[in-house]
Amino acid sequence: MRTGIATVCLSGTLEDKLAAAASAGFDGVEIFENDLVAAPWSPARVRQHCLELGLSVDLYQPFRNFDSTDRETFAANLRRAEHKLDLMEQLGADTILVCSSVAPDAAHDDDLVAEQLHTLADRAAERGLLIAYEALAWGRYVHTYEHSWEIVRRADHPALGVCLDSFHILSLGSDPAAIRSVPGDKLFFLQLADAPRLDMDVLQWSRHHRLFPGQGSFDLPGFLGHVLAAGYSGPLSLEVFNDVFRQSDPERAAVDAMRSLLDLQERVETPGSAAARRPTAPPELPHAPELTGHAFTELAVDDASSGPIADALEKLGFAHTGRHHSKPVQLWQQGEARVLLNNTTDHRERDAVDDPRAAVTALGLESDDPHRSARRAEALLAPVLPRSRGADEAVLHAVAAPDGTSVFFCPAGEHGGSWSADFAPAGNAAEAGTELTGTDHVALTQPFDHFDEAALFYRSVLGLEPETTAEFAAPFGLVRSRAVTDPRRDVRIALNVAVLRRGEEWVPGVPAPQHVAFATGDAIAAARRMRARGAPLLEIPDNYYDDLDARLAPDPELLAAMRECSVLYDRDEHGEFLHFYTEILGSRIFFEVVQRIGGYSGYGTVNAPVRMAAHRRLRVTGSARRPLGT
Ligand SMILES: O=C(O)c1ccc(O)c(O)c1
Ligand SMILES: [Mg+2]
Repeated sequence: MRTGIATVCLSGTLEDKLAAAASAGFDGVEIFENDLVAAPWSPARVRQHCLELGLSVDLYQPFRNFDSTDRETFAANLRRAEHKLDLMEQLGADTILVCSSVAPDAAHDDDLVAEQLHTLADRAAERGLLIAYEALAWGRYVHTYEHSWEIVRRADHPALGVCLDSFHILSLGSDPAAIRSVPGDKLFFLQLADAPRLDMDVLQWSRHHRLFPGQGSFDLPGFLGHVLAAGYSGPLSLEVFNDVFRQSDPERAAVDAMRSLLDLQERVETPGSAAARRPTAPPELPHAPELTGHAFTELAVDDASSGPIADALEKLGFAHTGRHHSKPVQLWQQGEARVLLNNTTDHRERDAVDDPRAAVTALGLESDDPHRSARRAEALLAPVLPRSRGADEAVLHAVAAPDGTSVFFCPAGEHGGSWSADFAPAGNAAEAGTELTGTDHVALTQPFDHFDEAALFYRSVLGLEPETTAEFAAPFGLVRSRAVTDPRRDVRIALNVAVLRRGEEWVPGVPAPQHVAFATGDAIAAARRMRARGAPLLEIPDNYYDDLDARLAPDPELLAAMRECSVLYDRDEHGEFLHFYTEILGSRIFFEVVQRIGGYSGYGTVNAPVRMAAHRRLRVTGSARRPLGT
């Protein structure tokens, strides 16, 4: 289907927005009036420019507060509208969006609104133009799509139809199934937007928090299924008012937007007909292979951090089992948990740094079909990464996630798959401990501007499902957290972001902190053994255990053991969670060890503020210069 994007979704001037929309591959745009008014180009010049960029002008919008109980006001509104119709002829836009009135003088009688829109439709028809009438969720008299359709039905004019906007419909909880009863040729335009579920004023929700499809909580595949079943054949056009996107790089936001439409077309559901489940899927989009586990996590280290991190891994029971054939990369392993320490990155060359630096730079994920994973990523506009490698080394497909982390698609298989053949044996695998069985999750703090983009990236490119978003008050501000996982929960990635500021960047371009969580079958035993080996485990204050006792009343013996070992605890309706942390290593990285009992599906988020305060306390005692933020 044709794709479109409203200029209001993107940051910058009209010129920036059009260039970004075209380069992301959109077929058309909705031109927002304010963008045109502020542009130095005449409408005819804008039309010409769009033509050169290969963009059609699918909609001119919005025209506000058209109908009126006051005859004189109505006459003035009609005159104002005619000016815009004239402008549209120059702009090459054939449809104008008229939204339901929010003014105190709005008509409050279906027949009067219908009559006034009929008059406008006559004027539009004289010019060969169309009017798409949209119910704003906060309209004074008309705020549901059912009501806008009733008025359009009464007006009964061939140049008048409805504009459906998924936000207005789904935010109010209207039943989208009834869209099927609107004749397809009366659906003049479709605006798509997702949003998080927020309990707030609907106008504020709409103007600040809309998201691209797949980033929020609305059922857009179901919604679009109804619209297509009704016979809508116009463009799928995005209209997303979002404070973050409005200030982000427009080229990048446009790619994110296009990815959301490719993903939506793949997911669209046409209920009642299994065969027609994906009528609009772009044929070139290979479906997402299953991901079956974390093959490895790669950390970039420098000369100052590699020692302490290797030492910590050893005390956690990892053995140094491999040395890369051609690069200064070490493989450390325990059970199915694998960590690569890569000392080739150039950030150590940057200006003299006292702090030892380390960062998660790559996730190795096991894919059923790494080639297809890479082709899908490419089709979804993910940046495919070149990989410099020696002659006999495994070909690994990799793409860049929005925070710059490389995601490698590794063949599933014994001993971590073919990539491990790039490593010559080193040390002695038999020296590894037996406490850790694998990697449970990797937690990455995201750049502020790219949190929602990241959720959609992992969802669409990797086929992971985002879980519900949680927010918690951390010692140094509000943190938002959302995990993505596969249906079997073999791969888990936790995305965090500091909501009200941009966070600290200790390695340029990478916000802190990040951590890798390893799985164990017995957290208490693991903590005891690791502590005995001298692992730098994080101390948790007594107050935490007193509160835990009051809240959840764990078995007293278990509580005493957790208190002794600084193991934290959580419980959900499926099971229990025991976990503990290391101190921060190399200024921004730490490790976690987790034990899931039963079907506990969370991440112990309730304990995160306690962990953060403990890390911060160590920073203060360790070095007074270090920045706030963890
Ligand atoms: O917030 C608004 O004013 C506004 C304008 C035009 C739209 O299509 C819309 O959905 C909202
Ligand atoms: Mg709209």
